[in-house]
Amino acid sequence: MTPIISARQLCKSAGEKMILRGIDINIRAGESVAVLGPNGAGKSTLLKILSTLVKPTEGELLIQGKRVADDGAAIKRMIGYLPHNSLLYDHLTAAQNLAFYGKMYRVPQLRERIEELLRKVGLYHFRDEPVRLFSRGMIQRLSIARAILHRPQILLLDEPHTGLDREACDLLNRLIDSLKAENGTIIMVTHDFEHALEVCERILIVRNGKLADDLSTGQLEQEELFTLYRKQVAG
Ligand SMILES: Nc1ncnc2c1ncn2[C@@H]1O[C@H](COP(=O)(O)OP(=O)(O)OP(=O)(O)O)[C@@H](O)[C@H]1O
Repeated sequence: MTPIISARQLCKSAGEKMILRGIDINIRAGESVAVLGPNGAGKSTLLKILSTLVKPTEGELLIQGKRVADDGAAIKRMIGYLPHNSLLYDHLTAAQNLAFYGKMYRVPQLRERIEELLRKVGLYHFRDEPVRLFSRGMIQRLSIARAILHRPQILLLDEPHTGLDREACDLLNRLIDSLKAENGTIIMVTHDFEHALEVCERILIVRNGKLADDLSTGQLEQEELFTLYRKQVAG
């Protein structure tokens, strides 16, 4: 079966700096994958490239067998991306932000979908407040709504639990579970090894711009996984 994500020899450089140095990955539809690794390893850069927002300097990315250059709009609609920076507009209200992205993704019955999501993430009563007045946790809640607005099949999450309170963490975990139940594909950058094991069936370890390990959580005991993880991440 064609992998939903297939990356060949992805490289990214910025000036003289090589951030990614030839990453190959195949991810099947329905897989949940954690990306772990030390600070500065290239995890967020990899996720940005998979989101199609950033182009690799070299290498090829295929989403469901298609090049982004060939069918960009359809591919973008398949992907939900929750990055570090929120991608929200400060001067727009919560509802206006979702309306902006909803139109871009041509979400059907947009008004109803926005209301449903604002209720889901607990921001319905703040729908007409500008985002510049939001706390970090509220921004993260709205960013989650933005990322799943168009019901993407692939969800890319960059340290998604950062800044969330307990209730919002539970909400996010429930969303991840429901996407998994619908055969959605999840790729999550995290520093939380235990949480990665809870949520994901596969762990990719990125180190110094390369894929240092590709582990299946079902095949190894937690102890063995942790030893491999520590070996790669600590030294
Ligand atoms: N646009 C850029 N220009 C120059 N250097 C960059 C750029 N983007 C990222 N880098 C550098 O590339 C390296 C990898 O960054 P990246 O954010 O992908 O790492 P990361 O593994 O996600 O790190 P962390 O765990 O700290 O979030 C870092 O040294 C970073 O400073």
